[in-house]
Amino acid sequence: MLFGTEILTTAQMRAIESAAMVSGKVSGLTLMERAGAAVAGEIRLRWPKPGRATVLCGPGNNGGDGYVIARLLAQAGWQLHVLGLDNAPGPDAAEMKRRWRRIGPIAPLTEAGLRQSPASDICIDAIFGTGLTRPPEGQIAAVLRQLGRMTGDGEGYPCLVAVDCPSGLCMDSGEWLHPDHGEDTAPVPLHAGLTVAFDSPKPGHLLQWGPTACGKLMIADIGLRHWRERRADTRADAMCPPALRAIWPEFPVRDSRMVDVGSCARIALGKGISAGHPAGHKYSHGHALVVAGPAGHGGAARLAARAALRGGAGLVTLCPPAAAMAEHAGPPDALMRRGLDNATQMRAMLTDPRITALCLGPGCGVNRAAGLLPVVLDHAGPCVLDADALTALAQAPHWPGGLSDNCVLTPHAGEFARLFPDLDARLAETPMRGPAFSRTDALREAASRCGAVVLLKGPDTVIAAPDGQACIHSASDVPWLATAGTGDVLAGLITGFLARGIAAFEAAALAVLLHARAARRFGPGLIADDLPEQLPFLFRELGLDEWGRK
Ligand SMILES: NC(=O)C1=CN([C@@H]2O[C@H](COP(=O)(O)OP(=O)(O)OC[C@H]3O[C@@H](n4cnc5c(N)ncnc54)[C@H](OP(=O)(O)O)[C@@H]3O)[C@@H](O)[C@H]2O)[C@@H](O)CC1
Ligand SMILES: Nc1ncnc2c1ncn2[C@@H]1O[C@H](COP(=O)(O)OP(=O)(O)O)[C@@H](O)[C@H]1O
Ligand SMILES: [K+]
Repeated sequence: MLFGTEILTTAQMRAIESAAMVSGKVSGLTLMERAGAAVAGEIRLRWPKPGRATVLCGPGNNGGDGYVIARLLAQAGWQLHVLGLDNAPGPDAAEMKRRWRRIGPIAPLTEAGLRQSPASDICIDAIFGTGLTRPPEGQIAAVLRQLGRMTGDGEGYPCLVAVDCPSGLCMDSGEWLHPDHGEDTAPVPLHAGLTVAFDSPKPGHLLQWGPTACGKLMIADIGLRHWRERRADTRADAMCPPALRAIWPEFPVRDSRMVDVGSCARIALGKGISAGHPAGHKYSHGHALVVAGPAGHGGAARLAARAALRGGAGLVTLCPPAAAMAEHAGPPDALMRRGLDNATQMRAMLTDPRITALCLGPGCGVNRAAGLLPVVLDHAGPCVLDADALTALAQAPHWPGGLSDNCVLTPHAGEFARLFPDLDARLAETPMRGPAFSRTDALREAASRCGAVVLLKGPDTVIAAPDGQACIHSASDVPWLATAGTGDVLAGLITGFLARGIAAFEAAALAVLLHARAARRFGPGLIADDLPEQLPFLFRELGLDEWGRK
């Protein structure tokens, strides 16, 4: 898989951390010192003038990091107010707590203690990190609810800085863990301004509530790279499912893991059928068919077709029913049109070997999609099934069989629920313990069941392949992407890339990346029609004008 930075589950993170410590080359105390120093460093970068900080230290190693941060900020001239628990933490956290005690006092970490804390410029949440497996309870749960109230409406702390993650969030799923009793004990979501996570992002930073809870996410290198990469060499290890990756266009990582998206995309596009083809012509860039629906519903398919063209397919043919052809007379003139009334005609059309990808669903109508679907599946060529084709697929007798791994399904949440009602029901359950069932778990299971690449749309788009590869793309910074027709553009863009010969999983990942980038570049006010028009600029920005040349 080409795109993105590796995401680690909390179990993988723990395994890497303990492999590092078992090696004897680095101690837990050193890792904790580095973790605390990374957070203190990020704080001092943003607030160069020493201010006042409240530090909330929990019962485990996350709390240990909090004591390190308090010590380092105090040494830099900050005024500290530290709240902690009267428990016996592990040896490293206990040592960091002792070191802090030589500098300053620890007030009890209680709801009242938090409410009565002196005013400060930032509050540092070091209560729970990746070790949280059960919902916060009792006094700590009350503290977190109070913290949520103080940070949720902007009237409490000016800025909450989360250490590794906002406390109470399940880092494998991005869900807030709930105790199983009553409304008044339900968690109040935290809204950090800054989260400094260690070594690698975790799924929970990017899924569900993660992005809004984390605010700006920084990934700090704490010297575990050697053990992480060594583990990557021995993928047979049962603890390592195929890599989960994050695709992020503008991710603010200040370490060596920053992935050059441009070169990733160039490699993917270079793998297309145009690559190294000295006498390349339009057919060597692929020919995509986009099926359109009945008169009055043509816009969605036209959006998809335009995106396939802008994505670089050599030819794109729009196929409405013959009676609806007149509706498609307008631009773009580059688009070819051909009437398509029934499955027999489609079967004949697909005997042309120059057709290299197909898009079925946008604006198609469920009946028409259901009629054409068996031909598309028999053909077994690269295809995107979207919108009405997904509704038809969910009702098909062979479902979830009959698909191949060059097929991409692009459901939104509602379509996903129709296709995989049991997985949707599991996602909807109130998460009571970690690791909670996540969107990546659901997508991996979905892709493995149906044998196709599945892409679940949303502010956190998750893509999974039948072999277990998965990636997350977080677009929570471009909410204006949620506007009518943008999904059709995405389906068309994937189709264009498939037509060019890019493998399904990479085509989907590349399209999701460029789709969000296009929205980000255009800004608020975007309508779906604007998205394909951004692509030429994006290709140039990413150095993709060299595409097809290795
Ligand atoms: N990964 C890395 O490389 C490095 C990681 N480091 C840091 O360590 C952090 C992980 O530390 P950690 O495993 O100790 O778990 P942490 O998240 O602190 O706390 C969760 C624990 O609290 C406990 N608990 C107690 N009372 C509870 C209650 N009322 N409600 C709920 N739970 C309660 C509970 O224990 P339980 O009683 O369930 O056994 C649970 O296990 C990590 O995020 C990072 O900050 C760095 O220092 C070094 C490098
Ligand atoms: N809150 C959001 N923030 C960013 N992107 C979003 C958000 N909600 C949806 N999206 C994206 O917008 C697109 C909407 O697609 P879809 O639901 O199929 O709409 P349509 O059918 O109108 O085209 C998807 O690419 C999805 O990932
Ligand atoms: K935390």
